Amino acid sequence: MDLEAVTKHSAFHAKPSGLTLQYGTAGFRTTAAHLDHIMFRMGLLAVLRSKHTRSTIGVMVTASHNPEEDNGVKLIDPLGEMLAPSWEEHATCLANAEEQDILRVLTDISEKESVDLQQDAFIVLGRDTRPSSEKLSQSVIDGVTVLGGQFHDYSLLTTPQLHYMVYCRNTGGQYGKATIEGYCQKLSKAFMELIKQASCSGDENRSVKVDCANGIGALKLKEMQRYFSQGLSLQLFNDGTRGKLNHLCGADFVKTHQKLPQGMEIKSNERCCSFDGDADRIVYFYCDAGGHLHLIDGDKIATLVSSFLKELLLEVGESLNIGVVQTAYANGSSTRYLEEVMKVPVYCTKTGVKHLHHKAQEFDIGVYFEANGHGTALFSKAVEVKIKQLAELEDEKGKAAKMLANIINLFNQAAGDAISDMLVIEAILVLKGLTVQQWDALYTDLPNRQLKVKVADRRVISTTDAERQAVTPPGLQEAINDLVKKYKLARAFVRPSGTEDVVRVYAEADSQENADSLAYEVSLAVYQLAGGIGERPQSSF
Ligand SMILES: CC(=O)N[C@H]1[C@@H](OP(=O)(O)O)O[C@H](CO)[C@@H](O)[C@@H]1O
Ligand SMILES: [Mg+2]
Repeated sequence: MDLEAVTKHSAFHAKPSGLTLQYGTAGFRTTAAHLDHIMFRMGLLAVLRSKHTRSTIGVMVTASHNPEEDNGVKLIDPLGEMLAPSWEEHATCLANAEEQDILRVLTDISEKESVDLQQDAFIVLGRDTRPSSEKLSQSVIDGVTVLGGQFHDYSLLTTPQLHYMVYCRNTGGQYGKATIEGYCQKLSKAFMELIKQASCSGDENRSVKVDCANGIGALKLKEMQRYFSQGLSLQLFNDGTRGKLNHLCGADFVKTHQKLPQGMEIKSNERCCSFDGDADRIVYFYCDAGGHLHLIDGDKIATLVSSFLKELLLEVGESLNIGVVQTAYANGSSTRYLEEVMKVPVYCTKTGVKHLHHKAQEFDIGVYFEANGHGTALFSKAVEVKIKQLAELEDEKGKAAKMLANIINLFNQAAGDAISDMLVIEAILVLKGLTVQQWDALYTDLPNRQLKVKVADRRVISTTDAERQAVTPPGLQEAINDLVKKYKLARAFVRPSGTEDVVRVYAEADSQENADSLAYEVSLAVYQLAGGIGERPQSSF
């Protein structure tokens, strides 16, 4: 380590004094103006992580669905997964070190993790379309080079595309080619082969309207469209040429506000979907003849995917175990449907995709989706090998195995990916001859409401049972239990957000009015028992 150079360059990226940030659910995220030092330091840390794992490490500059003025950064581990928890702690330590302590913290991390400093380091970078992203990724590069790391800057990429690149590079190209072309080819080939297998093509002119949240998804879909245009035509909206990123549009907006995105012309019953700002989430929706929005969220995507996979497994005749992983935000109707009708085991983990991803890896086939539309399906290596063998057969079994093999190739195995998920969903709808309305009708969501409450210190709330029960502050869980008892089919929980300085409240009940009212009452309980600040929660949304 050229300590002098590190000190010198670090001074160009000085930390605003008093600012402390934490590596949260999705890395660091805050207003872009406060992130320069974080970027430089994450460049440094990525080099240490790369030396430690002797692998390529990814650094993605994005704040996903958050406002355009924000930004963020996260590190991607060797197999395209989220950074290991012990290194999240190192990231937080390094981010908050005062200027004079930087070298000591770097040395501490290297010693604690026995990093061989002589080892080569290679970093790949990607960024979203935010105005601040280009300059911030230059600061990451500054950190990488000052520690002697080599790098490749992919510049504009969706978050899951960078996860894909990292995975490809660390598996010697076995997973695919680590280029945009490689990504487009791999996914489109699998998609085109899948829809070729459809017995009835159903809707002849297959098209879907995509709300791109004015983000990177628009650029990447435009780039990719020609690869699969014979199988699916896309109409892109909110493509960034006019509107602001994530403003009144995008998957997060549609899901949390349960409203149609602006900037889209929609006729009744047309199949539409929304990506979020970095294209790792997707939700579907349509408007019925009465102008009523029907939201098809991550839970319904997981249901469609897992029922399709279960059917294919039956045809293939393999008894492989399949599991669905959700979080506490999963709609109660979806869990009931999966367990009672589909007879698929369902598991609940803490919020944040790393928890779901990790759990899904325990199964031969693990399907995971957060209700907000982030998810994918994971297939164990053994399953992949077995299915590829069976796909060689020239009978019905072989046909089903071929479908499965293509589905395996179409799903991004490194991270939830809006483009890949969209292609999977479109293929399943063709193969099963389903309309979006029939898909939606699988079960009816329980009405629900999500709210945020501001408190002085959200850490006063601690939870257990995959965040479904509050342990502290005392009395809060009892208060929630009493409120829930007043309503039918009701459920409610609270947890501190990992990405915003708020406490999130979730409630569901037999009617929208009751879900709203329960959410409001729980918000009041949080405000009173967990140190609410500012205006008291309001009963109208
Ligand atoms: C209720 C909700 O949607 N929470 C989101 C949000 O986390 P919070 O910890 O709730 O702020 O951002 C995460 C990162 O994008 C995502 O994984 C998660 O699902
Ligand atoms: Mg995102």
